[in-house]
Amino acid sequence: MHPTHSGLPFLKGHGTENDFVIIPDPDGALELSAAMVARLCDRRAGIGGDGILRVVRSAAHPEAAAMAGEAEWFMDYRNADGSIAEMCGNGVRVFARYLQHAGLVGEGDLAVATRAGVRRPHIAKADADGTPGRITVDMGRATLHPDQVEVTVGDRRWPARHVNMGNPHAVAFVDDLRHAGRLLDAPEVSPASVYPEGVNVEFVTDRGPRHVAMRVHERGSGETRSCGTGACAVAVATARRDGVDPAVTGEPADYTVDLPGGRLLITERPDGTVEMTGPAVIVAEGVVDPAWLGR
Ligand SMILES: N[C@@H](CCC[C@H](N)C(=O)O)C(=O)O
Repeated sequence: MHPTHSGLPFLKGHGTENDFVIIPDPDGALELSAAMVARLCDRRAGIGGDGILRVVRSAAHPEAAAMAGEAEWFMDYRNADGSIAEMCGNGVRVFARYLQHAGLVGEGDLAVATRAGVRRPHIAKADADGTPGRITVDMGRATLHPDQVEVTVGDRRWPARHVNMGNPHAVAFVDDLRHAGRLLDAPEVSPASVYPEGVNVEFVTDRGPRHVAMRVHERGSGETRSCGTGACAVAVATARRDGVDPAVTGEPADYTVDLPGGRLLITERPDGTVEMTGPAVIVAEGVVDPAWLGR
């Protein structure tokens, strides 16, 4: 990492309390090591966050240069432990909000390059009282795999659906979210060979018609207050469990997903793509002390 002598500028933001340290790095000049990501995300000794959103011009990043014609900005997402993930649903809304906050985009449609491909947020108009408009994102296609997966926590085990939203998920339906326990450790998912890159695990319970609640243990971050890709995976797995398939009916399926940190609205369209709507908030801006960075 080569911050300026005056420190490293950052912002802090969240989407349904899935919180991120945002690092503007338009020219892709920073070398952001896994160790530095983990230090920045440390809630006691660092800034604190479930992950990092590095904001880089697509043209300036080797993983995104091919998308530069479609999406000017690349979301370089890192989990709190420093690992790299393909996509972050709450993160992409917060990323869009940052671009708007920085005056780099306005309300309306935009495109963001991610490791899972281009994602398309739409920033709604602010309310009359100035509350920033919600952000709807075209999250691309959900892939439901036929694998038989099982999730175990302590002496409880559940069958789970393997869903890919650009990143991997195991969705388990439970009678009571408390049955997932404290989630201090990653739940066991078997067979492990289904997820060679690790997995995000969602626990889901019904709240009403097309309305569920979930908790999530995220790969690389632990239990978080929300996961956007997880909510999309949950909505699609719940629809199939309910016998609902928009590709068959030709009708979009809307699901409300409650998470500890807030509510996300998910629509699966007949073409198999998934849309997610939720809030995104910039909380603070600051500069990381260059002396701390150098230590
Ligand atoms: N919180 C995110 C997902 C972040 C990445 C995930 N932990 C992974 O490793 O795949 C979301 O809102 O989607």
